[in-house]
Amino acid sequence: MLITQDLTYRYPDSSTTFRFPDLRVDRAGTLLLLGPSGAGKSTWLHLLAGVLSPSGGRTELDGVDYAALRGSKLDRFRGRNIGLVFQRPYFLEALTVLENLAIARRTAGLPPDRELLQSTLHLLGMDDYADRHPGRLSVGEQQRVTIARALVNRPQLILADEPTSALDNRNAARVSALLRERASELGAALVVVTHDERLRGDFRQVVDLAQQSIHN
Ligand SMILES: Nc1ncnc2c1ncn2[C@@H]1O[C@H](COP(=O)(O)OP(=O)(O)OP(=O)(O)O)[C@@H](O)[C@H]1O
Repeated sequence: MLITQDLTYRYPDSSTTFRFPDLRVDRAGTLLLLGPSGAGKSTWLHLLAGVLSPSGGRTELDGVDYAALRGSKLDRFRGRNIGLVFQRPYFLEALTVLENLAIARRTAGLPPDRELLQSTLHLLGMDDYADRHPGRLSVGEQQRVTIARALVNRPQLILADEPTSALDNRNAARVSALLRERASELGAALVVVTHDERLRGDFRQVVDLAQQSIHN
């Protein structure tokens, strides 16, 4: 379960402090954070991902206040418990799809498990892509590889930043369904931040930043 409490953030040299609404997402729960450009969505996601340290408040996953972790402890916690899907896929281009997935396990300090990698690709309908190079795949295919990589460590929390904005309706619906199905199977909490209104109906909880003022 993901819980945030009194989460605030101020960028260095900025006079603006973001005050984020408290969140609670159960295991297998889904939350959509909607908002226009500049509303603070990426800032929020980076706090939830532990990429930014909050100025105040807590981010707690299954009882661990990971906002309080630092350095290699935080890296390991993140690698094992949080799966990240970014808007623009980034891969190590010299490596194949399967090798890119293997790196995600190694970074988290987990042992190699080729079978798990292959079954993850299978779940995303990507059996034939293991030995391909990500740079030669379509945007939609790359997005599915990104999702596969976010899932390989069987995280408790899946965070996605604008996962569908660059996709046409068909692929956007597919990516949304894949994220929700896989999160549900893992019993993971799923949080998506986006300005993509097409996703509004797909999620159990919706927080719309256009409806509230979070900075002062
Ligand atoms: N490193 C930074 N230093 C200072 N201010 C920043 C920094 N990064 C973002 N901001 C400011 O914080 C506000 C929120 O930015 P953020 O990227 O979180 O918004 P967003 O909702 O994700 O927007 P978009 O959809 O355009 O990515 C913006 O006004 C932005 O200028």
